[in-house]
Amino acid sequence: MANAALVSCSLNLSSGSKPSSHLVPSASVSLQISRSPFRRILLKGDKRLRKCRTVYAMAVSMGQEAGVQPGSGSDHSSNEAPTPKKVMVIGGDGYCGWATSLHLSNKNYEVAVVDNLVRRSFDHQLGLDSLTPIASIHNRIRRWKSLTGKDIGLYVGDICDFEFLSEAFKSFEPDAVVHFGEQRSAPYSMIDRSRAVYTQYNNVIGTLNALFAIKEFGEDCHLVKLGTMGEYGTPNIDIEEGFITITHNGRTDTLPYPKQASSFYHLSKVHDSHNIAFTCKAWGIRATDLNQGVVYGVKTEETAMHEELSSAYRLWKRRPDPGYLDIRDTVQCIELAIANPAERGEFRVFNQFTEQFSVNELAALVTKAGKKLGLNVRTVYVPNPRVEAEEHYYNAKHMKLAELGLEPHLLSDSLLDSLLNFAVQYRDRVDSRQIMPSVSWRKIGAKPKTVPA
Ligand SMILES: O=c1ccn([C@@H]2O[C@H](COP(=O)(O)OP(=O)(O)O[C@H]3O[C@H](CS(=O)(=O)O)[C@@H](O)[C@H](O)[C@H]3O)[C@@H](O)[C@H]2O)c(=O)[nH]1
Repeated sequence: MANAALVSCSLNLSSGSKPSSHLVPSASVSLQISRSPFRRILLKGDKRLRKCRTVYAMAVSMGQEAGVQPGSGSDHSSNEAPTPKKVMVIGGDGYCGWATSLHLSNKNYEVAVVDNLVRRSFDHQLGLDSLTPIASIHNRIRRWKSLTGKDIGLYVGDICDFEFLSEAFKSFEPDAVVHFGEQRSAPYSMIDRSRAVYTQYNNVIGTLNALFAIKEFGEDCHLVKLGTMGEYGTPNIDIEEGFITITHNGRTDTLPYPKQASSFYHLSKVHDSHNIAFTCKAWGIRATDLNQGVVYGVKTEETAMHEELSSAYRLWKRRPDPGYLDIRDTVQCIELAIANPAERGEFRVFNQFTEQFSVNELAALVTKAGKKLGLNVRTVYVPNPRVEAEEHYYNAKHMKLAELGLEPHLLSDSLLDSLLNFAVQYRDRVDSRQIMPSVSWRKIGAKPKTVPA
């Protein structure tokens, strides 16, 4: 089997607190869709999923009175998008979502977080924690209000529960919805059948519900959906931004770029993209699919304001697609997409990354930076648990966000130093058992996998 390079140093840097394996999937699988084939699968095979399901739909108002006035509303007869003012951030308690919520609030958008907090529940179930301490969502929002005077709304609930999502939509009336709220770990989706089913059910149904909510309650609302560069796979030709023009047997057409995803998680995003593209065509939905690269970094202008506003820590996670970006660019890209909405019926695709690195290049960079800080750093080679070509061509276009004005923060020595310094600061919180890959793409089976304490 091919080998992949990983960097480890005396601190055993972890890529965060992702549920890399084990235990009960989550507490959020909704069984309310009575005729769904997914329901049949769950009822037949997944008693544990049924048992642990808790749909907790609780809308918490945290001082909306001081917020910006609602957006100008929707002119349904026009193709012109209303100036977006109110943004719903689904998955707004997560790594990218929290930083984005703060950034948009700072830019005077009225923001509401929608999240079922399942990411925190994964961590509790698996005995994991973030390297950097993370405050509760309630404390985060209160701290933001006390520092800036700005309100962020909060709706705690599961978007697979359409009733919950409808109520959140009707009460907040968003002009734009940013959707981060998915199970986003490829290794997690490859542990066993139940995790694969959970990932695809949860992600596909959640996105479908968001599309139906827009159609029913705010048809001018712009969907900004987080996809991943992993949807494209690693073709032996240049990767375009969503579409490719092909001449075949003398005829020419511009078609969706082929998708060759390499995990059940990445495939869930491909299915989402197809559903979104179809509803843009059929219902006139406005949508932007952001195929994001690997995000790294801890600090944005806003999260750096107080330790209770801190994001999770992420150096890098291993992925076959070598596009990377700083968390400060993630929040900038989302803002650019919202401020320049898609037309009615338009399905836009932006490739959201700023630099490309191979794993070996990253290993060399981290090794060099660690040595500079006096750390004992080694590069070790471990078997690659994924099924992928070790050497392959990769050249992906990423112009559209730059054209809208993205000013990238590129990886520099000083940024690497600061990331490593974070790890040094929180060295006592490092759980070295979580570093090595523990899920094999080839060994996934139907038998549920459990994990010792
Ligand atoms: O059904 C769900 C699943 C998740 N969540 C919430 O969504 C948030 C996801 O946050 P995260 O920290 O697990 O994920 P994050 O790293 O922010 O990943 C985000 O950014 C990814 C791009 S990338 O960084 O992996 O390239 C996207 O693919 C993911 O969909 C998107 O959640 C969490 O608060 C979680 O509780 C829900 O509300 N409902």
